This record gives sequence, C-alpha cells and structure tokens, in this order.
Amino acid sequence: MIKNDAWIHTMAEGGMIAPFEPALVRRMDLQGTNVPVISYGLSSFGYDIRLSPKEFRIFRHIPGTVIDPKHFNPDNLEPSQLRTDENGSYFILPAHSYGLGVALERLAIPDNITTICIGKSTYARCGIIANLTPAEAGWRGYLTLEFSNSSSADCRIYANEGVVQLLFLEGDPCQVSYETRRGKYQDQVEMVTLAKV
Ligand SMILES: Nc1ccn([C@H]2C[C@H](O)[C@@H](COP(=O)(O)OP(=O)(O)OP(=O)(O)O)O2)c(=O)n1
Repeated sequence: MIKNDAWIHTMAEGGMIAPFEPALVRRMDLQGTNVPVISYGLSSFGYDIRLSPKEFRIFRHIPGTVIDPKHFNPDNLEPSQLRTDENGSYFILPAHSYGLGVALERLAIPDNITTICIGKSTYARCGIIANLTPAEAGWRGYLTLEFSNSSSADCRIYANEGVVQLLFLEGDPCQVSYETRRGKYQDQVEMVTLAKV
C-alpha cells in the first residue's frame, strides 16, 4: 500500500528523510525577499525532495566514443555552473540533453519499503523528464537524480527547491535488503555518483 503523510512524518522524524519539512514549502526568503519556489516537503501521499546546489553534470558527446555503463568515462559528464539571480539558484539543462544531479536530503529506506522517484508536474510542463527509478529497501544515502530535457529550449533546474517526488510503497518484509546484499550504491554522498559495475 502507498504510505500517507502521517506515516512519512513519523518515519522522517526517525531518520528516513533528513532534513525534513513537515509541510509543503511554497515560498522562501531569498536575499531578504520572500519569493515563490518550486514546492518541496511533505504532501498527501509522498515527499518532494530538493536538488542539491553542490553538483550538476551534463552529458556531452566525445567523437569516436560511446557510453559504456560497464566502463563509464567521467569525461562524458561536464560539470554545470550554479548561477543565482533574484529567482533563486539554478543550473541550466540545455535543450535535448541529459543531466545528473543529487538530492539535498539524505534517505534511509526501511526494510519493508520500496521508494519510487517520479517527476513533478511543473517541470513536466517545461519538457523536463525525471528518470523513473526505485530506491530499494535498506538503501541509504543521497539519491543521484537523472533529468532529460526533451524540449527544444534550454531550461533552468532550480537548486534548493523541489525537483522530484518520492512515493513510499510498503510490502511484506523482504528476505534480502539492499544493505544485506551489500549493494554497490549504498551510502552515496551528496555528489553525483556515476554508473558502476
Ligand atoms: N534516482 C536514483 C534511484 C536509485 N538510486 C540508488 C538507490 C537504489 O536502491 C540504488 C539502486 O542500485 P542497484 O545496485 O540496484 O542498481 P542497479 O539495479 O542498476 O544495479 P546493476 O547495475 O547491478 O543492475 O541506487 C539513486 O541513487 N538514484
């Protein structure tokens, strides 16, 4: 069953989501002015996490090479610069490109929960597709987040504001969690983690 706001609140206070906002945040103070933000925090049946300002990287083509998930070449990912103006801090994801960011919140997924990461409507309306991915039972760390700009226009991706929504699905306790099978992406830090084997 999908878990509700009351459950997410209780679990977050026990360390499932940190930092945690117990209500949806729609405005914040920026350079002394109260401005609207892309919402983050607790919603009815999910939690909207923020994009970290620490790192965002964009794929680039290197002539004569292909990306190999078994031997990922970091040169294929170019660091993007964080910019700031009166609307907030943001990275630019160019038209028809793919970028990787990292969550601002650290997660600790319980052993009986699978978490699904889905896009936010505001970004969807701008042509941004958040790659649909699970965070597994027993996984801990900062999610690496993947975005495609499917439109023909460059788009801002705001840091420190909501960027994807997490849904929490409860099942019977699993026999082998991400922790017990010693998954390779366990305890990710707040930096983009590249594909590895
Ligand atoms: N947007 C996401 C989604 C998930 N994860 C983390 C949490 C997941 O529990 C973990 C998934 O790791 P796996 O080792 O299961 O990944 P794969 O199934 O892709 O591994 P493999 O290449 O071995 O098949 O990655 C992440 O950092 N960012």
